[in-house]
Amino acid sequence: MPNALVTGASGGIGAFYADRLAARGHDLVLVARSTDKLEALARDLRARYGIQAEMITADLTDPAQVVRVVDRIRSGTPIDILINNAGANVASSFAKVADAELEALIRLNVTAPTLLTRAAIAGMASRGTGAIVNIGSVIGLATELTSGIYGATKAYMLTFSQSLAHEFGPAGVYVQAVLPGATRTDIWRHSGRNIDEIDGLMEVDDLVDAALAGFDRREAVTIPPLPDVRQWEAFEAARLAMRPNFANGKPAGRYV
Ligand SMILES: NC(=O)C1=CN([C@@H]2O[C@H](COP(=O)(O)OP(=O)(O)OC[C@H]3O[C@@H](n4cnc5c(N)ncnc54)[C@H](OP(=O)(O)O)[C@@H]3O)[C@@H](O)[C@H]2O)C=CC1
Ligand SMILES: CC(=O)[C@H](N)C(=O)O
Repeated sequence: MPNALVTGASGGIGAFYADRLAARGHDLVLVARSTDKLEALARDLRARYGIQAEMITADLTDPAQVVRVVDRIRSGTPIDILINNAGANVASSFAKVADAELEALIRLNVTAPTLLTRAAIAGMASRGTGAIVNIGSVIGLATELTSGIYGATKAYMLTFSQSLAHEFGPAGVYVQAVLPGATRTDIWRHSGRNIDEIDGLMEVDDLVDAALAGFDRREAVTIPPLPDVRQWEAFEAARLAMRPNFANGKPAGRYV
């Protein structure tokens, strides 16, 4: 059974991914900062599902600690499924947030998944099989719904996934972007929001089970809360319809 590495496995969406993948028989590498929570989860999953569970305590905003995870991906038992889930938002508005907090958010939400993917994908391509799952957000499509760069980091997870799928799909690597809507996890408290004020919250087990249904269907983009998939398909079709019109040697008529 393929091995899976889940970042942000100590709670929220990542812990449910770990549970569901263990139930499917996958051995796991669990990554987060909270060693005690990872240990408790690993013990529980080993006992309930008889799988192997390694842990890496790492703060993915710290480049040196990201390297430790990269080294594990490159040198241990091959990772066949990478779930880039760890992520956060900030509590302050864009005008007030400290530069260091913004940089840390970009390192966690963008740089770490990029580097972990690069470490994993070459092996997957050479084995002709593997899967990368990138957890974005509907906010990546509706950036006006929140302040600051969170939406932009999540838009990256979508376009990064599409680019990887184009490049590595032919080599047998499946890439899925998952775009959750508001989901009942601690991310809201961590980013200074009162969860009781959030409308339309999805329960985390429903979110992860829907994302895995999309995974099993090999969907490129899975948007669990979107009732009518034709809306996403129309959006993609409109994007692709523009593509032939980008290769013009001169400005469009409206600019001259
Ligand atoms: N909940 C929601 O409404 C939505 C969430 N998402 C996305 O889902 C993903 C998971 O979020 P969710 O489960 O809700 O959030 P939680 O805050 O519940 O969990 C975040 C996980 O990431 C880990 N993490 C946070 N910071 C770091 C860090 N610096 N280094 C390593 N690990 C870290 C946390 O563990 P630890 O603290 O132990 O490090 C925890 O395991 C995120 O990418 C988020 O953007 C997308 C749309 C909606
Ligand atoms: C805005 C948020 O912080 C939320 N996690 C989301 O992606 O919807």
